[in-house]
Amino acid sequence: APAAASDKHGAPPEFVVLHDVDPTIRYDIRYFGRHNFVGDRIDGYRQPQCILTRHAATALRTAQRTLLRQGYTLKVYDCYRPQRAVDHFVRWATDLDDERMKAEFYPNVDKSRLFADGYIAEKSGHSRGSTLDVTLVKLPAGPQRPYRPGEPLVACFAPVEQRFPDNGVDMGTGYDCFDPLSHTDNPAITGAARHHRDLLRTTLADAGFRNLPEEWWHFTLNDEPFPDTYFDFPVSRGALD
Ligand SMILES: C[C@@H](N)C(=O)N[C@H](C)C(=O)O
Ligand SMILES: [Zn+2]
Repeated sequence: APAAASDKHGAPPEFVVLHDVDPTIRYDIRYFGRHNFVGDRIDGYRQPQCILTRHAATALRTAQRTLLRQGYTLKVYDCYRPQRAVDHFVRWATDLDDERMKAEFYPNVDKSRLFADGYIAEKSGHSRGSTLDVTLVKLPAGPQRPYRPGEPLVACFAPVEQRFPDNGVDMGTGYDCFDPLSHTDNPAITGAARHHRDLLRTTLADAGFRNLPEEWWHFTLNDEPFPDTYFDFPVSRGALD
């Protein structure tokens, strides 16, 4: 691995802002805002940016070019995730009384099981810089209304017309829906949602990414440049200077 890999607190020069590599990829960085399973901004997210290693960003650009030809665009929800953000998730998980967002994000899974069942990791591939959470949006893209903190929550596996209106295509569940229905190969997912999951996974596989079986949205670059390093610099353009 490059020498800079040993410096876990600064961003080595191999990291880039995805928008600088491919300005056509959309983003909705959920951990910068409050529409996520915690219900708060997550530690370390100083800007709503997607930061990745250059290897991962250029591989994603290849996938995007394929998808644009088919009338879709990628939309990323999370990219590089600092270790302090993962530590925030771990702290949150120990407070079993805080179930503010359960009704949308994990209605049927016990909060105490979220790590054990593989939905959240204490050492996450996201912190290595070549993992991302992503969906597909059909073009022309519809508007994305903002989440209003405190609004009534609907289960992430409710029919697409009832759940939170993400402008992404129907994947059978919403993003970060911690439920067996999010397992990529769950046979209960059929029709358009099955087609969309398979299109996302096949296109990203062709570009060099592998999917996490528990989550249709989570992908890691096979040939990642920092396979053993968990970074902790903040999500901010300034961290790359
Ligand atoms: C929390 C979810 N978006 C995710 O990325 N889960 C995997 C398992 C991770 O935390 O690395
Ligand atoms: Zn992920």
